[in-house]
Amino acid sequence: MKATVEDKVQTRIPTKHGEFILHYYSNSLDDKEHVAFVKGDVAGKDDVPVRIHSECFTGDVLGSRRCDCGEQLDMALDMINTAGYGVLIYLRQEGRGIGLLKKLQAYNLQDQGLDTVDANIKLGHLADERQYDIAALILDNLKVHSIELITNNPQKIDELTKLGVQVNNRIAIETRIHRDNLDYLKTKAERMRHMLSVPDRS
Ligand SMILES: Nc1nc2c(ncn2[C@@H]2O[C@H](COP(=O)(O)OP(=O)(O)OP(=O)(O)O)[C@@H](O)[C@H]2O)c(=O)[nH]1
Ligand SMILES: [Zn+2]
Repeated sequence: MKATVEDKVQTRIPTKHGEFILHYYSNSLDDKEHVAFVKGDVAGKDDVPVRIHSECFTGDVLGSRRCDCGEQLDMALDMINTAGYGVLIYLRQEGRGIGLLKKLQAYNLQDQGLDTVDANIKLGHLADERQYDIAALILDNLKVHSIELITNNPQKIDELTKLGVQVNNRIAIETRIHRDNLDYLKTKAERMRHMLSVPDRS
């Protein structure tokens, strides 16, 4: 059966990054609360700036410096606000799809010396278990014609393209590098092919 999403409610949210319309989606694939944060008129438009952000409770809400998620969320909303139109899809796939409990266990393994990829594998998971079907369906529901994807992750572009999303361009989203995220970003560049310029650890 073909997967579906349904736009259940739309509401106006003024933020420090400007005003957006929040769309709440239900879907036929899982019971998570996926949402889209939409700026301006995107229906029928080409080259719409789009950020597909995966939930990171520690980074997005607590301001953790172990990862770049919180800062990327702020930067993406600023970029979309400045462009005057665009979409941020917030997918509830915490911890690259392994969930919060496993991500926190992975952090403890990282503190014992494993990197972000090997910690996931040690816990019996893939390095990245995310899926983008729901994001593709949401973009289709919003009638977005083609996008410029705000990401450093080439795999995200490949997966969306396979799902029929027309990605015309990539917009880089590089955050500040500091002591707490250097190894993490380095591993993303070296082992997950993220397009990041990270200095050597030395
Ligand atoms: N399993 C695991 N998940 C993590 C870790 N650090 C961040 N995450 C999760 O990773 C997801 C964000 O993915 P990232 O790899 O940071 O970035 P991305 O979305 O692939 O790429 P960008 O579009 O460039 O940001 C969120 O769901 C975070 O909760 C970690 O060390 N282990
Ligand atoms: Zn994070």
